Amino acid sequence: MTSKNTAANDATKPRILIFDTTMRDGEQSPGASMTLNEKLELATLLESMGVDIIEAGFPAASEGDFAAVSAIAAQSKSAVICGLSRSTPNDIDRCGEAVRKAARPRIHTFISTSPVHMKHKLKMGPNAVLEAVGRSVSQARNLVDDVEWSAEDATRTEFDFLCKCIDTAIASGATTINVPDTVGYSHPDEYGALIRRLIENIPNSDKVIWSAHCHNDLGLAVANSLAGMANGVRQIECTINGLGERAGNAALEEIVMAMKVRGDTLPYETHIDTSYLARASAMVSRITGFPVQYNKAIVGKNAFAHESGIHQDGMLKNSETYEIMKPEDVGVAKTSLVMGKLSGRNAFRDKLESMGYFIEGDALNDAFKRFKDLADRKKHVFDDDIIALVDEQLAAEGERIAFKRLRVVAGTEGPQTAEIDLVIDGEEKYSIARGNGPVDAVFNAIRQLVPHQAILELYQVHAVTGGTDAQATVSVRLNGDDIMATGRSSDPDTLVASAKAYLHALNKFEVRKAKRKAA
Ligand SMILES: CC(=O)SCCNC(=O)CCNC(=O)[C@H](O)C(C)(C)COP(=O)(O)OP(=O)(O)OC[C@H]1O[C@@H](n2cnc3c(N)ncnc32)[C@H](O)[C@@H]1OP(=O)(O)O
Ligand SMILES: CC(C)C(=O)C(=O)O
Ligand SMILES: [Mg+2]
Repeated sequence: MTSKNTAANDATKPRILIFDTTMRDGEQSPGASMTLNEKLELATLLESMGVDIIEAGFPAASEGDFAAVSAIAAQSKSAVICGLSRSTPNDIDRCGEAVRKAARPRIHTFISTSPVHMKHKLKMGPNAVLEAVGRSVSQARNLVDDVEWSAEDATRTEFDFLCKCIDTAIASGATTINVPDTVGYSHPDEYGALIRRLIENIPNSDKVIWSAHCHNDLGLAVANSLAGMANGVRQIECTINGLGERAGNAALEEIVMAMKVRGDTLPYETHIDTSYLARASAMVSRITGFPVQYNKAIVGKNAFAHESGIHQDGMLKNSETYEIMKPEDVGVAKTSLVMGKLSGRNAFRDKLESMGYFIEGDALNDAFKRFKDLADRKKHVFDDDIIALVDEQLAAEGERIAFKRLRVVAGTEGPQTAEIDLVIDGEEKYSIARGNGPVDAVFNAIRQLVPHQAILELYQVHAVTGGTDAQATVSVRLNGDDIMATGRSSDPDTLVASAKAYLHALNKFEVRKAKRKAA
C-alpha cells in the first residue's frame, strides 16, 4: 500500500482503525442486499484500500450470510474479518464458525442497554441484560481472541448502567468496546462528552479499544464520530457512501478525508489509501443499485465540478481557490469545469482551447454570446454542442444569405406554413410558403426568396447529444447544373437547424455558380 494517499503518514499521530460495516449495517438498508460474489468483490477492494476491520455480515441471519462471511474470512489476508451476533449462544457459535478461517477473526456481539429497548424489545430487566453481557462475551472469547462488544442504543442508556455493562464486558474478555448512537440521536458535544466520561469512569478503560458507531438520522454521524475521536475513540465504524439502516451510517470517505485534509486540527493517522475512495463508492453504488447523490461529499458527481463563471475563473487561476483537496487524492481523474448558463468567458475560452479552437476578440465574443443563448435554452451543454456551435459560426462567416428569423405552423391542423426572414446581400427579405410538411414549407419559403435550380438530394437529422432538449444537427446536399454543395447546422429546434443547413449549402452553391459564370 502506498503511504502518499493515506489519511496521514505521521507515525507519531494516534492511529485510527477503520472498521467498515458496508456489508453488515450497510446491507440492512432496505433493498441493498448483496450476493456472495458481490460481497467477495467488495471485500477484496476494501482490503486493498487498507480497511482494518471488515464486518462481513450477520452469520446467524441466513445460510447465505453465513456462506458470505465464511468465504470472505477464507480469502482474507491482512484485514480483521468480523461477523455480528446477538447475545444468544447459537448466534455466537454461528459467528465463530463463520469467521474461523480468517487470518484475524473477530466476533462482534451486542445487546441493547437503553430502558426503551430493554423494556419493549428485549422484554428483559437490567440484571438479565447484564448477565447476558457477561455470558455472551465469555462464550465469544472462548472461540476467538478478538471480541467486540456493543451496547446497542448506548446514547439513550442510563450512564451508570452503561458503565456496569461495559465493565462486565471488559471483565469477560472484550477487546473492543463500541458505543453506538444507534438511532442517530446524539450531537457532537454530547457524544464526545459521553466517550470521555466513560473512559474516565471505567477502571480498565485503557485495556480496550474504544469504538464509535454513529447513525445519520440527524445528519450528524460523521460529526459525532469525529467528536468521539477527539475524546478517545480509536476505531470508527463506517460505511462506503454512508450506506446503512434508515439514514445510514457515518460515511467512510468523509471520515478519512476529514482527517487527511484537516490534519492540523484532526491529528490522527489511518492506513486507508484514499485513491481507492471513488472506486469503492462506484462499486457499492453498482452492487446495491443505490445512486450516489450528486452533491455527496468526496464521491458525488459534483464534488469536483464547477459551473459558475467566477468559480471557474478562480479554478483556472489556482485550484486552491475553490477546492480543498485534489481530485486524484480520492481517485477522481480530474476537476471538471462544466459549461452552462452561469459559465464565464475565461472558462469558455479554456474549453475551446482544450478542443483545439483558438479564437479571440469579436469571434470569441460572438461565440460566447451564442453559447449563452444556447445554455439558456438547454439544460446540459456538452462539448459536442460547443463544437457544433463554433463550427457553424466559422462556416457562416462570409455568407451572402443569412438566416434571421423563422416561424412555422406544424401539426395536424395545418396547413404547414413557414414564414422566414433572411438577410440577402445586406437587405432583409420576408416570405411565406406552404409545404408538404413543415420542413418542405421552410425550404419552399427559402426558394421563393432565392430562386435556384438545385434539387435537394439529401436531408438528414441526428441529435448531437442525448435528451429531448438535444441539439439537432441537420445535413443537406443540393445538386444542380453539375454543382454539388453540402450544408450542415445545429440547433435545439430541428426546423431552425434545417433552414440554416439549407442556407449553408445554398450559399456554397451560389458562390460556386457565380465562380463558374465568371470563369
Ligand atoms: C442495531 C442493529 O443493527 S441490530 C442488527 C440488526 N440485524 C439483523 O436483524 C440481522 C438480520 N436478522 C435476522 O435475520 C433475524 O432477525 C434473526 C435471525 C437475527 C432473528 O430472527 P428470529 O429468531 O426470527 O427473531 P426476530 O427477528 O423475529 O426477533 C428478534 C428477537 O431477537 C431478540 N433480540 C434482539 N437483539 C438481541 C440481542 N442483542 N441479544 C439477544 N436477543 C436479541 C429480540 O428481543 C427478539 O426476541 P423474541 O423473538 O424473543 O421476541
Ligand atoms: C449492532 C450495533 C453495532 C449497531 O449497528 C447499532 O447499534 O447501530
Ligand atoms: Mg448500526
